[in-house]
Amino acid sequence: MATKHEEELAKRVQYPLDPSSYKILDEIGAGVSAIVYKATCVPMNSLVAIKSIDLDRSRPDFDDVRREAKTLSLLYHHNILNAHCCFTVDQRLWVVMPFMAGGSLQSIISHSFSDGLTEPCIAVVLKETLNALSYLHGQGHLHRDIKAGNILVDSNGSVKLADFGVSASIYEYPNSSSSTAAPSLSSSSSLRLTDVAGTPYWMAPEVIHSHIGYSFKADIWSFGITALELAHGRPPLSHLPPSKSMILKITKRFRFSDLDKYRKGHGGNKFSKAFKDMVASCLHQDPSKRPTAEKLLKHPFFKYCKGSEFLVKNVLQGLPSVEKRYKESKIRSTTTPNDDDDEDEGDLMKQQYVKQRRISGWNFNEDGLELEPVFPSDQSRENVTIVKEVRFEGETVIQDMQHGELELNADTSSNMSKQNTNATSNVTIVENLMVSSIHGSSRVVETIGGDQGGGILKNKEAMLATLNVLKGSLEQELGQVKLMMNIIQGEEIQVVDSKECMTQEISKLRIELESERKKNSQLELQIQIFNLQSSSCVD
Ligand SMILES: Nc1ncnc2c1ncn2[C@@H]1O[C@H](COP(=O)(O)OP(=O)(O)OP(=O)(O)O)[C@@H](O)[C@H]1O
Repeated sequence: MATKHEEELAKRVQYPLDPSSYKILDEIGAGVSAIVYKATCVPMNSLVAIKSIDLDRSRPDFDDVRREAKTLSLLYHHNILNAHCCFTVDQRLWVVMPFMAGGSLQSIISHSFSDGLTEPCIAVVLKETLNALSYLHGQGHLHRDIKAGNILVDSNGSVKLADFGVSASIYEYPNSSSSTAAPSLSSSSSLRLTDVAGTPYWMAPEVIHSHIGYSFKADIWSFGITALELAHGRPPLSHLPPSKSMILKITKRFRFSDLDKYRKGHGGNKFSKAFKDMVASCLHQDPSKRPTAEKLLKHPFFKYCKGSEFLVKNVLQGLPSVEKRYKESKIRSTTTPNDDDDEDEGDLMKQQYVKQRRISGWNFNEDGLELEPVFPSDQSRENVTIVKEVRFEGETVIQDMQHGELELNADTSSNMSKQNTNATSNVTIVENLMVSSIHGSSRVVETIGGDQGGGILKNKEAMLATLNVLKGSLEQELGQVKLMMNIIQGEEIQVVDSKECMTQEISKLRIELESERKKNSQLELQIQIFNLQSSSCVD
């Protein structure tokens, strides 16, 4: 006998698989390689949203797209947005899905609630999202990209979780130790994924530090961050470039106690104890201490939760349509005044700005870890000064990349004995220095501040402390890599059948080890550079 789930799947209507059956009405959103349109499905006479993904520009993401389609075709829940169908149109993949007239919660808050939603509204959105998560985890899936940008709302106030581009099923990961067992929430501690996926500000520390493995509880962390995003209009640490916020979490410096400080700077104690407690439980550094989605649903914060009509009345009423909001955000981004005198740099900055504005859901450039998402209302970038160039002995050592991020020219930096800053009108006071620790990037990310003189001296101690924490963390990783290599090499004789597999593993670890070494020497180099800088300041 067919289960209810199978019946629901069988009831699905087949949408046409040719583009001529759809009439594009408007553009309603855009990501890095996708544009979302509002359209009509002519034969069905129904409104749809079409996500058109440029396959040329997103070839590395193609697996994600396939995974998203596969994941969605097997799931059925009223809080999950299923695609109607997908097919290719020239170089693009069209994903046809139900049109959710309110758009994403991110687009709603960035347009009309830049200081965040009220608690009763947050409770409705989060409860519906939790229903979806609880179902998803029960089916053995992680979403891995929970954030307001992926929570959509319809005109009747119904809330759905979308965007399964980076979601993962334990069945697809042979490495996960519970891949043969029936997935359940109680098995969450044994399921371990290791690839970095998601969007930085929402990522759990164990996802960022992915070699230790992560599980369903990573979604719970992101859920907690999403709660803060809905409450404040932006996620914590989003004033920092993504790479820096990652490092802060990796070094475990972002704790829930930081949240209180963060809150004090953002409107004081306006939240209930139940809300704070619920968020705190999601943001435990230790994943095993975070509640399951099922348990969270029973949290007192959701006890008196209102229904979807409450969202209609308090959030959707008076809200411009998703297409209008999108158009307005585009206009705002292209008309943002550019104060920079330098025309080329101005153009570049403007492009970056537009690029950021066009990014929905807080995407970032994985290669460079460069982009800092900006809400339309967030015009101020006061604490950021742009460094054009730092030269030493006629060679460019540091060159401006974009807002607050600098790149060290590796070839010349080793020759550097004394830095000579060509700071022009801009100021080059380094407050903090971070080395990106994912994907072996050798970039140096700096936050630069505003005063001209003794900043380096003043901040030297803090900077060295930060660098030492990072160095310690990298050394720890190096130790773990070495240990794993020893274990694998030691077991090689006993496990003859898996020899090839182990050889691959070892070469992977070697690459990782090499990259850690590079990062370590980069850090040491930076410590030296700044020691030199500070001593030259004293001189
Ligand atoms: N089914 C839908 N109905 C209505 N609006 C939608 C729908 N899907 C997406 N949108 C709108 O389009 C915007 C961009 O969506 P989309 O999720 O495709 O971007 P993206 O490139 O995938 O970004 P990310 O990868 O960060 O999620 C959303 O913020 C939302 O407002």
